[in-house]
Amino acid sequence: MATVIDGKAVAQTIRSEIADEVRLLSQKYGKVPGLAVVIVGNRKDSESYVKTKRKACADLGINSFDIDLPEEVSEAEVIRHVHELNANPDVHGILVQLPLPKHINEEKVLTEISLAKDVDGFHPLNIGKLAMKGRDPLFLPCTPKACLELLSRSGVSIKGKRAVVVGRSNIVGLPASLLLLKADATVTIVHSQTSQSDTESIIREADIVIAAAGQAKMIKGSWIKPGAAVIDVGTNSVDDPTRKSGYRLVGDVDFEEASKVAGWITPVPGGVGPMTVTMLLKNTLEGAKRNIEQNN
Ligand SMILES: NC(=O)C1=CN([C@@H]2O[C@H](COP(=O)(O)OP(=O)(O)OC[C@H]3O[C@@H](n4cnc5c(N)ncnc54)[C@H](OP(=O)(O)O)[C@@H]3O)[C@@H](O)[C@H]2O)C=CC1
Ligand SMILES: Nc1nc(=O)c2c([nH]1)NC[C@@H]1CN(c3ccc(C(=O)N[C@@H](CCC(=O)O)C(=O)O)cc3)C=[N+]21
Repeated sequence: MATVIDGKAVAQTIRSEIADEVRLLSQKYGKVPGLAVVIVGNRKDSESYVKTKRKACADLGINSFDIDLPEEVSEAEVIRHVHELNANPDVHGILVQLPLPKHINEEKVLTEISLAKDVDGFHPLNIGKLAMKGRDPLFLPCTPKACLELLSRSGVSIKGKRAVVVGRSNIVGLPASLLLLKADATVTIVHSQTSQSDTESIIREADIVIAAAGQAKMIKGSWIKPGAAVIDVGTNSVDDPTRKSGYRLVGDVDFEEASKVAGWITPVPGGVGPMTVTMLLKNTLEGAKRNIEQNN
């Protein structure tokens, strides 16, 4: 049976370390880190993630700045808010919740975020640096960073291992594969245009699987190499009439099957999700430390 990686517990440990550092910063400089979250429209999932982030900030003594904009807001107006946050000395991190409505060009908005405040690591220049040998972005994207942190805290080494990333999105799959590559894994990426038989056979050979396709339980236990480390990023809501809410969250991996074969596996919920939020808080703390120490 696989070791189940308790993301929630690891996240709690790191959060208490962050809270200590926030206190120190506040004692030494009389300043606390600030995170601004820009949310456009009222997608239910986005609202729920943003609520989680705001609560986590409050728990750790990090200031949060909420910019809630209506669905019809113009691109120029969103950018105006980003500029205002860039100029605000109390804001050390800026997160623009994705996806944005179709009439707004995401890349244009993300490009306007000050590099020093890009705690999501989504600015094209930060992604470019992530892709370059010998260069490092100021901030690593939170979800991929969460995946690697869970591997390292579980004692799973990456160097020389065969890793597969399922999915190639800008926010998870692509940066996760770049991070694994930088950590010296041999990386294969599979996506929606990969044939089913290739997807299965490539996953079967992988020592490390990062699943980020957004397809409930698509990865079967029989595809997992015995002893492999399986990091399940997928957060898919499926109907569940036995729940009060009427739904429950499942990953991209069939947990019941895969946990019988894998060496390590993360659950959904309680795996990558809480760690993603923690990495965001950690990036905000780092941004604040750099900024505050520079100005004192
Ligand atoms: N726990 C966390 O912290 C986070 C969880 N998530 C979750 O992770 C999942 C992925 O998110 P995100 O990257 O934003 O999603 P996207 O929909 O942007 O990307 C999904 C990717 O998976 C690929 N894909 C789709 N179907 C298949 C398939 N059958 N086989 C292989 N690849 C496939 C797509 O290929 P193509 O490029 O060809 O379209 C695409 O690259 C979602 O469930 C999301 O909710 C996301 C962010 C953070
Ligand atoms: N600019 C931007 N940055 C992001 O980091 C970003 C984004 N946009 N858009 C959407 C995705 C999704 N995402 C999640 C964060 C936390 C959980 C999380 O905490 N999940 C809990 C469950 C939460 C619940 O119960 O609803 C868990 O897995 O245990 C999930 C998903 C960040 N994203």
